Amino acid sequence: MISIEEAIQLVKNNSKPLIKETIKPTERANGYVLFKDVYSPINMPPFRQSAMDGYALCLHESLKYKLIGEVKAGDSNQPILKHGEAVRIFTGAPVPDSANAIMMQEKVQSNGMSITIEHQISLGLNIRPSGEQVKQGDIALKKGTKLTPAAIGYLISLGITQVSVYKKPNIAIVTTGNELIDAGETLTYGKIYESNSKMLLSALYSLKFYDVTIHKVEDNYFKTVEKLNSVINDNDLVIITGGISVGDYDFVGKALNELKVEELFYKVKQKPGKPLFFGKKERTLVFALPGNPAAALSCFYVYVYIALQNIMNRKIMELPRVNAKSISNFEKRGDRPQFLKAIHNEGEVEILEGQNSSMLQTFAISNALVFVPENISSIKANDLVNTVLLPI
Ligand SMILES: Nc1nc2c(c(=O)[nH]1)N[C@H]1C(S)=C(S)[C@@H](COP(=O)(O)OP(=O)(O)OC[C@H]3O[C@@H](n4cnc5c(N)ncnc54)[C@H](O)[C@@H]3O)O[C@H]1N2
Ligand code: MOO
Repeated sequence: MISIEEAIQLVKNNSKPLIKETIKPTERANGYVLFKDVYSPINMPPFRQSAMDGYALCLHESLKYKLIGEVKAGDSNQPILKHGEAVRIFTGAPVPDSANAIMMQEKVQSNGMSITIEHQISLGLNIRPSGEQVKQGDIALKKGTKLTPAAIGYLISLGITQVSVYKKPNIAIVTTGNELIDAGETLTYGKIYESNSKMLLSALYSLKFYDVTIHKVEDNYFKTVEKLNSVINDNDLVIITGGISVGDYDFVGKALNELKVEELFYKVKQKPGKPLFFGKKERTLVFALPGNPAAALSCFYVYVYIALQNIMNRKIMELPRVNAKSISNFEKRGDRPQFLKAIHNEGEVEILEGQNSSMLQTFAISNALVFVPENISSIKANDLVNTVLLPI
């Protein structure tokens, strides 16, 4: 059995960034990272643009201008102004080449034929030059940029409808167990509703991993080998739950061994999540999480999360941890370091009742995990405790 620190290091060392390109419609690329530099196909703005509702002027020495026309947003007319002439203009409208400044309308008196401006203005005022944001042929965004809603808006404003991005991993979730039935079916004696797959799917979706499939296998050795073989061949990451302990019907470990998945560790000195397996076959990473739902989710946040960050080439791999003041007392039984479901709020943390690894009712209201190291056997109110903040 290895320590939590050793296990985390093994996950960090063995999960590599996925260097695969994929093309995505820009509007669906939020959260992806650019695989290549993106060049702008146009000047942005594409034409000299008015930044104000007002008057476009061909500057001269007097404050008075002759009004010769109008340009609205979307117009394509190009009135030619001589010195001392002005056109009515609106925000976003193309500024005639012969105009060299715009006066906002609040500072202008008009009689319909001519205008008088309040004071002289400088050349270029309130005109957004063509290509001010980016010029045609220049790099609009660099390779490695993580796309955000602002970046999506920017690329679409340049007319870019597709982007080359790093592929996100395709992920298989595999649940094991004869006792599992789908929510919605009638619950019969000895069965339980299968919940781990939907729980992990939700955790993956909230981290913006969408390429996820769900698979089920009964407690049958040959079926387990067959299913795991196919998902390992087809995916970058496989997350199995259940069947990894020592019972006669726990076939996951034996099947992974049969499939020559290299074991990087099996069993971590921690609670929950002792029977945690991590391995790899070629480029595919395999986690076998304990079936107990709270243990599975705790292991997801502490270990699988790191692998996901590393696969996406993100610099910060672990969830943030803070020292928070406990408002609860807690007695640890046994010598395994523990992750405790907790509620963190402004520097204080409440350790919840009901820490059993089969229980989700406390996890359901938690936003943090308090980490209790091996050498600490009790926590008193006001103690500072190491607290993992969950991405929820
Ligand atoms: N003799 C020993 N028995 C056990 C040990 C041990 O060291 N020696 N370790 C215990 C610990 S700790 C854990 S954690 C569990 C892990 O067991 P498995 O990973 O093999 O999980 P299962 O036995 O398949 O299931 C455990 C529990 O979780 C329920 N489950 C499983 N899958 C799902 C699912 N998809 N949705 C909802 N609930 C699920 C399952 O019905 C069981 O109740 O082993 C201990 N035993
Ligand atoms: O490791 Mo198990 O998750 O303690 O119950």
